[in-house]
Amino acid sequence: MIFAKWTIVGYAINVARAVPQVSTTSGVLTGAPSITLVTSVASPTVPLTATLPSQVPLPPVQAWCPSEIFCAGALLQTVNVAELWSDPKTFVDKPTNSSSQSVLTAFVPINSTNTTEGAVLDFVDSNFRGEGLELEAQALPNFNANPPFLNNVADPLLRAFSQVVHGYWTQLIRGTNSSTLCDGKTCESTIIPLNHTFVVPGGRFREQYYWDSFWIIEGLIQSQLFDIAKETLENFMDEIERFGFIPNGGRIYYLNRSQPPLFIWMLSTYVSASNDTAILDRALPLAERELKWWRDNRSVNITSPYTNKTYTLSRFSVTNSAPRPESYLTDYNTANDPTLSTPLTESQRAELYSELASGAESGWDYSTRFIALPVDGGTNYTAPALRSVNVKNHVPVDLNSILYKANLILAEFYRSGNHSNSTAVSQHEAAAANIRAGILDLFWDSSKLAFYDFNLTSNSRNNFFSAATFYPLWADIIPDEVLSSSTNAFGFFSTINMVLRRYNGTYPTTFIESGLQWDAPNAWPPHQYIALQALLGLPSNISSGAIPQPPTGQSAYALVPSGQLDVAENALPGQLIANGRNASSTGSSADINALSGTFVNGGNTTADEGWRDALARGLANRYFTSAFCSWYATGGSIPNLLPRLTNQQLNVSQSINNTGNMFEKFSIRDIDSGGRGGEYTVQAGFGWTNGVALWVANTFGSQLVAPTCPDPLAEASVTGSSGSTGSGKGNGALQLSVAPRALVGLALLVGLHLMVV
Ligand SMILES: OC[C@H]1O[C@H](O[C@H]2O[C@H](CO)[C@@H](O)[C@H](O)[C@H]2O)[C@H](O)[C@@H](O)[C@@H]1O
Repeated sequence: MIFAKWTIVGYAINVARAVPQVSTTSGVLTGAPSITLVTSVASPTVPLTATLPSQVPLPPVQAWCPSEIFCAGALLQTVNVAELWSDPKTFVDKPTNSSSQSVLTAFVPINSTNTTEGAVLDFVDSNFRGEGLELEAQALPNFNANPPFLNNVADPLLRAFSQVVHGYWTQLIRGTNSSTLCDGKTCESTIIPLNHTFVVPGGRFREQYYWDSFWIIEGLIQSQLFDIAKETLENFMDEIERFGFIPNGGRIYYLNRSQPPLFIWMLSTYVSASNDTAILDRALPLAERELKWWRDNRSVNITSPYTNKTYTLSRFSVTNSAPRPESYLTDYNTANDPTLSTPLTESQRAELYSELASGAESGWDYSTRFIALPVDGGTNYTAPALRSVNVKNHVPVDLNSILYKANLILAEFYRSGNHSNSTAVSQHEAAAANIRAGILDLFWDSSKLAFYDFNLTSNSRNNFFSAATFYPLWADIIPDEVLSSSTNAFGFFSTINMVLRRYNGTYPTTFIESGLQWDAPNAWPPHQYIALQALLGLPSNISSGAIPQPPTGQSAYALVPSGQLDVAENALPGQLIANGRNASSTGSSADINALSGTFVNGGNTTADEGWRDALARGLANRYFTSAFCSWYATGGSIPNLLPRLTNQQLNVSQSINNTGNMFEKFSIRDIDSGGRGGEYTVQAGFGWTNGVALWVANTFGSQLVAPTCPDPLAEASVTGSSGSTGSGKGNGALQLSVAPRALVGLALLVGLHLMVV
């Protein structure tokens, strides 16, 4: 048994860098803050003398990603199977320390079947530098420590917390480091150099991201950092000029795909807030070019099985036949799963890689939403396997809602002023009208009162319910059935009411628990914002009554229109209560947070409040509570207002050395933890979390009430957690396990054996 020697032996790879210190004047940050660069966590645990596991044949070279170091090829595959780090993104974010050619020359002796772990480690140590070194922190000379929106927050503790969050921009501002800029002669890097300052999400996400920037700009506007919002847009414009589209993120391994196209929306947010219409001279032609890219590369004509009308709609669909470089080993293991009785063929593997990249383009990487088998319409889910991810055959309601509104925004820009152009107005209005009609025909189910994706394989609407249902209303498409009846309108939003009553945490992406990060229990900041905006867009004449009450003996689940969720009440995610038990899964006692007429921790009611405003108040408070309590549980404190938890309490989330995390995602059932699952551990920072928090602070400030956060020690005694990663608390979230490499190797051996036989 050759794999018996794979025993637990740790080794560390340390990359540290001297960083500039923060200088302050009257408490206002003026100097460039430090960036924590040591993110390389050595993967467990093989002896340095061990030879690498055998590898499957290399995928084809990808024309869109020609680097022989960082894109699909022998070097990337070899470094990945060596598993030097738990996160495959670490390697592709490391610039080389010499020319590409000399690195490739150094790789020649490594590229053999009996290469050892130690040889790969030495090769990487000698030829690569710290991840993210091509970027540097930037100062914010115009930073105002007291932006006016803070006055909207009535509660003193939450006002102070909002100011802390506002201050986090100073930690997330980056520019390209011109002194380490790689040119292929001195070094090579995956960074796409940007000419302007930008905001990164944080953690492993060291570069500018496309759709994250929408919520980042929402926050920057509250913080009056208009210049940074503008620079973010300038970077996107440069990218459209250079590539014809906006890539997923600012690295070359993202160049085969985009992300939900919110550039025109961001432009509109920025212009409305700043009145800087001069930007439109450059932006409008580039916005046109971006829309054309989506039309040329992502659109599909669909004839409705319901009305026989034909629409031009769009989907996420990426040309790709290799593992994603930033998730190389994850995709490699998915495609070469040793438990498969019949290994995938080369063309099946290529198709899977294309689907995985398309999932990343959707921004929802990954969700059971896109894993539904072609004809099942969303029912009978088995444990989802990324191998059956099926993004390209879904025409998604969120993407098309975004493109609808993008056309309307452009039409509005062309209606008057310097850019007045009646032909362009008509063209964009016509495009928007076609998309709107398609959305209402193909995605809207008037009996279930929800929007669903359209499945091209089954040529029918899916049944899978998700937070995507809120996107059309966010984009100002309100179906007649909703507009004409308060009962229907409440039915559309009834899952928000259900979540507020039944769960401790905030609104999830789906109600299916799969281990994928865009499924339950995770609740993502963009969706809280979108659901809130959808609620706020509802006319008050259909939303002014009180929140309906469930029939006696039943829970708020009974108020959800029949079939909307496609999940039985007793199959919903559980909510842990005292003594390590879940709350009742059915009946009135399932609503553990219900009060008479409203819900626990819902904040300050407003005069004559109808159900729309009550739900919005509740959701806004739930989101703010999640952000605040998870930050507090991981070491957050505010001088003279909020003392830090004790070390014993902080130890529950392994946060003794921490000062409070703003997590990238939260949980439906926990208000003091980050989310979990997916292919990387939960990240902190975090661009869109902060952006949504600042927007909520500004919009709902008078209704926000400081929560009583749970005591981590009391919680740990309930869940049995002792600071281990198993609790999903703090940084210690669960990771989807990848196929152990010993098993991949074993499968290869079995395959080889069969070939020989
Ligand atoms: O490395 C794995 C994937 O990570 C990114 O996706 C996640 O983070 C992004 C940044 O916050 C976010 O925009 C996305 O919605 C998240 O799922 C990246 O965008 C993927 O392309 C990448 O493969």
